[in-house]
Amino acid sequence: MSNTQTEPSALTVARATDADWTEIFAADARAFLMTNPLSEAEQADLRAKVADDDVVLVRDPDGVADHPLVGVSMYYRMTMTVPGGGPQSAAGLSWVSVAATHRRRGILRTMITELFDQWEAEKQVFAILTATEATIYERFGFGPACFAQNVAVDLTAARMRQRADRTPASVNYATDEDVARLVPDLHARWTATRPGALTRPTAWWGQILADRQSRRPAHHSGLHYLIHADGYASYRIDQSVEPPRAAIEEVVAITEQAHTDLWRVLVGLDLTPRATALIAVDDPLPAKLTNHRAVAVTGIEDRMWLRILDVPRALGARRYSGDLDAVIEVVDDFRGHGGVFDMTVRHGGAIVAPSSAKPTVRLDISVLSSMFLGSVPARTFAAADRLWTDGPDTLDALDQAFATGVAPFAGTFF
Ligand SMILES: CC(=O)SCCNC(=O)CCNC(=O)[C@H](O)C(C)(C)COP(=O)(O)OP(=O)(O)OC[C@H]1O[C@@H](n2cnc3c(N)ncnc32)[C@H](O)[C@@H]1OP(=O)(O)O
Repeated sequence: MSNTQTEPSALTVARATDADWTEIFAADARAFLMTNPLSEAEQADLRAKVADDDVVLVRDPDGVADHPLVGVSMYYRMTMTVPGGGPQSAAGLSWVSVAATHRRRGILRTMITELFDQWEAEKQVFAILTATEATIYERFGFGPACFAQNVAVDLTAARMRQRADRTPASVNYATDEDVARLVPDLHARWTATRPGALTRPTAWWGQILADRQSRRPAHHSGLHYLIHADGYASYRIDQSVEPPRAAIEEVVAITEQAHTDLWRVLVGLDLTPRATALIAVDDPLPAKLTNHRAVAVTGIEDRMWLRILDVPRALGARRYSGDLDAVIEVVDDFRGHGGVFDMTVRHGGAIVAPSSAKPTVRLDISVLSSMFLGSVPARTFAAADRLWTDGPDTLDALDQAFATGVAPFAGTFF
């Protein structure tokens, strides 16, 4: 994967070296419309998270400027929880940008092809990303696989229901030292409880805990942390509105009790009539309040996209909620790694192998990737004519098998 010539444009594709980073930061600042380029501390944060060999660069030898950098893509080596199956490695595509002078000439496709070559050589099973636009990545086999809901909580109306048989466990504000000591471990414990949850390596925590002024939204305070034995919450005070509101960044609860206890403190914040938060689509907060209308859903976002790179290994990695006997035809126009597979599920485990039998299910790899973590049921894609089955019984069995007890939630945007 050293310097190669791409035909017919003669653009060069290479991996990053130390000398490239000033240009990388300038190119990404332009592409992502940053008003301020990343500070030196933020540049160091990013470089701690990615190896130079995992950064693909495209240059134009024929530019007016000397070999201008016209394309950047990189990926993080991440870990994602699959339903019932624990953590799995995933290649986290990020910071993808093409110079405005060179768009729609196939540079994104060139960079993604280069990365797929690498991931397949490394025998990676999953690629993931967070997307700026919803219409770019399906052609490469990605499907939206984790959704989350934006909520506005009316703190003047929100009261937790009291349960006489429960004594609230203690929740405290934490010092910076407590946060550094306790929060990464609490987050790691939480990732085991949710499909789609992304583990944060040590290098990621440095940036999160630093809570640099330059990374805060305008007119927002630093993070306040609330700590519980089985979870934590963090929020800022958003002074861009009058009266100020609480912008809740995270409520990470390993147990239902921790969720209740943390939210009891959050809905009790005085002097701010409103809080905003991004929560899982099955978050039980409204049901825990005396007035469920205090929580208004203001939007649903796709937070993480998934791409299955190896169908048998991916399907074999998770647990299932019902028996299944299906012959699945997967279409993979981008990489040609689809095919027909026998899929048998018993006692929650799947055996998946190439097959020459007549398919009973047909779907695109992007649809299978969207279904994989349990966020979109098969019947939704069948209704949209994007999944075919040989009859309603197969569709029901597919739906039952892929269903998960809890909705997937990635928890980390990258
Ligand atoms: C994972 C992440 O990092 S998400 C961040 C993505 N980056 C950004 O949004 C930064 C600003 N935008 C850009 O830098 C560029 O416009 C990019 C990266 C989105 C696209 O780069 P380009 O080199 O222009 O894309 P390229 O020409 O390779 O197009 C590949 C395919 O995607 C399609 N495509 C490209 N951009 C878009 C778009 N914004 N919306 C819909 N389709 C798109 C093209 O039509 C093409 O389709 P085809 O090959 O099936 O005919």
